[in-house]
Amino acid sequence: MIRVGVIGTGMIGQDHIRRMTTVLSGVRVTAVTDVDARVAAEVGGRIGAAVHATGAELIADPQVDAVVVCSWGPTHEEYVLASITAGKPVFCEKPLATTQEACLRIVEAEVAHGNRLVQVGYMRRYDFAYRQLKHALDSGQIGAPLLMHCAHRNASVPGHFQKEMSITDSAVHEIDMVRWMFGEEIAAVRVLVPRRNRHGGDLQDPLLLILEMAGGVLVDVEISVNIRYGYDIRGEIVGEDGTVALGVQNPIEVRREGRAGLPVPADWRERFLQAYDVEFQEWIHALAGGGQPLGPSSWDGYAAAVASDAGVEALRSGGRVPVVLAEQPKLYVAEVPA
Ligand SMILES: NC(=O)C1=CN([C@@H]2O[C@H](COP(=O)(O)OP(=O)(O)OC[C@H]3O[C@@H](n4cnc5c(N)ncnc54)[C@H](O)[C@@H]3O)[C@@H](O)[C@H]2O)C=CC1
Ligand SMILES: O=C1[C@@H](O)[C@H](O)[C@@H](O)[C@H](O)[C@H]1O
Repeated sequence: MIRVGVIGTGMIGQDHIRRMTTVLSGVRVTAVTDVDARVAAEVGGRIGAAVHATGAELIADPQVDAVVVCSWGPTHEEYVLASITAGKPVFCEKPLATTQEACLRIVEAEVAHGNRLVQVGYMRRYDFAYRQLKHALDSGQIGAPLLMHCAHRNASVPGHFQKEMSITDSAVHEIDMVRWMFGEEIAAVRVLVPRRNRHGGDLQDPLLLILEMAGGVLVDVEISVNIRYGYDIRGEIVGEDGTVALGVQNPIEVRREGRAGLPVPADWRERFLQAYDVEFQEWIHALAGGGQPLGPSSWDGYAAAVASDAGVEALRSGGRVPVVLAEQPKLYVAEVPA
């Protein structure tokens, strides 16, 4: 039984606590903390977990074998580094940290520790449909890939959402996904800025990213964060011999008043429900018996941060921005990006 402490009991923290408490096996949430002490007490009380005043206290708790970080991005570096110092495995929600320099500090700390402790929450690698897409590609069903078309549409975003966040918070999932899908790095990023959606107020929405893969595949990613009708994630790969696309995800079709319709998920919790379950179950399974995490590593978190920084720079300059990574430490060589 892996005893987990959760830092940050907001939206995704509570969702991960629910799955670790009511869905998955081999895990128990023994401690929680949040800067909002009221929400931490409420969540901890509901599941009978210890409620700590700080993340540092939670990481030091002997009843915590592994840490799950679900607090805001700027706090991730501190908690991931403290977990590495304590020698405890840490699952960190994306982004690994909010700057590439901070991600590199985490990589260096983990390398100094000597074995993998960190996994980053890039859950699309665990989604059944994305795994099927990758299988179709890897088994040669559509021949050599040439292009990929992606759309990442959120119904709405909170008022504090800035245009850069369409890249650093949302497109970063496609950035990680394409590295994994094509098994190679992103070489350069461009960002095109279309007419502004009036539903987004002053926010520049949508954006169109062009990711150049190292082997020449071009990926376009539409990021819309005020699409209103629901949460819609699309992907289609064009190959020399055919195409393969994510299919319709809905388990039901509703027929009424002369129409047949497919419900659209409200948000990421619904669309990626099973992906998060598999992601956490595989993480727990890997840790059981003292093993290392096998999912997206701190190197993947760093590489995603460098590409997303390049996207932010491309948005600012309007130009093509190359993605330049540091030398990859041996600790990660065998697994990037499998
Ligand atoms: N993998 C995925 O699909 C998703 C990942 N995320 C990521 O999860 C993280 C949290 O996002 P949400 O749950 O949507 O945000 P949220 O705002 O609902 O929850 C974050 C919680 O962290 C707490 N917090 C902030 N600073 C803290 C600190 N220093 N120590 C302890 N607690 C602190 C806040 O009080 C809040 O309760 C973000 O990094 C976000 O990018 C969020 C949604 C989906
Ligand atoms: O990570 C997530 C959110 O933080 C982000 O804001 C959304 O755009 C993503 O779709 C979701 O998966």
